[in-house]
Amino acid sequence: MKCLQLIIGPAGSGKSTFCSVMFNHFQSLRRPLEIVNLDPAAETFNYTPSVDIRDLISVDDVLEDEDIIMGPNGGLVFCMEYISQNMEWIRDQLTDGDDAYVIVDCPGQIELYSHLPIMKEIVTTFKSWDYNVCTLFMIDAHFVLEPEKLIAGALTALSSMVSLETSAVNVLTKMDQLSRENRKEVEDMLESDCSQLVDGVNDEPWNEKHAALTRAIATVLDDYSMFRMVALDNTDEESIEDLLLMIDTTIQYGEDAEVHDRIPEEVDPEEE
Ligand SMILES: Nc1nc2c(ncn2[C@@H]2O[C@H](COP(=O)(O)OP(=O)(O)OP(=O)(O)O)[C@@H](O)[C@H]2O)c(=O)[nH]1
Ligand SMILES: [Mg+2]
Repeated sequence: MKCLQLIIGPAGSGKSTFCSVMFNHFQSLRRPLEIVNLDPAAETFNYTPSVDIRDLISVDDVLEDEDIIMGPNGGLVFCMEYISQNMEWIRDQLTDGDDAYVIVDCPGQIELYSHLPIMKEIVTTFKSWDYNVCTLFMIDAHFVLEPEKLIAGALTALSSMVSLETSAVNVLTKMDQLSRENRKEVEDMLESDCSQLVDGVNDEPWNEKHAALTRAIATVLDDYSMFRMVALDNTDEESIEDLLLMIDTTIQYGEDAEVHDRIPEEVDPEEE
């Protein structure tokens, strides 16, 4: 079964860092992994990509082209449209075997996931090549230290999930940077129902309508159990392992293992 993690989220939320954490973790497990840098404006990252989209097109190429007059954001959208029409270029460089595991490091411009059809087209192409896709939405933990902000973050992530039509896990990044107190607050929030969280928030009389809306949204999130957010401390190996297990379960990694499981001479690295 081919698996694919699509790493999305706002600018600076920690997408490329997450990819390098996974790159190192997979190496230590001796699990094969291919990373695609899909960000045509990327400058540096700390992993070795199997496919680097900048070899096909970069935002700088577009900005330097005298026939195309665009600013940096338009330039990025232009690049992404070009990529969505040239997906075979990516496929040619992937092993694309039955047990391929691919992580795709995406750009951070939120419009790519909110209303433009481009990312959906890219996901649809991967699905048509039989990849099981799980979207990972990165959220900087610093921005969700209050319940309303956590709910707002969940809604942004949810809107991407709805528009991309894939399973999803939302990841709170940069947990290592929080104070012990803030860390505890975030962990407690993740253990509570959304409705519990917003109880008593903003109950000043002039905020009544706003509080009612927040409560209604919280109830919807609870009712549909769609609010799955995991805190990641990437300095803690156990935290990385737990998250990967959750992603693998979501993506259904290894569910077809018994089909082509264990040719006798093959040794599972974990059992060595
Ligand atoms: N301490 C700490 N720093 C982090 C973590 N994740 C990201 N950072 C830092 O946050 C900054 C942005 O991280 P990136 O991984 O480049 O974020 P990105 O989402 O790829 O950013 P764009 O590609 O520009 O959208 C960098 O300085 C990272 O070193 C984390 O878990 N812990
Ligand atoms: Mg990045």
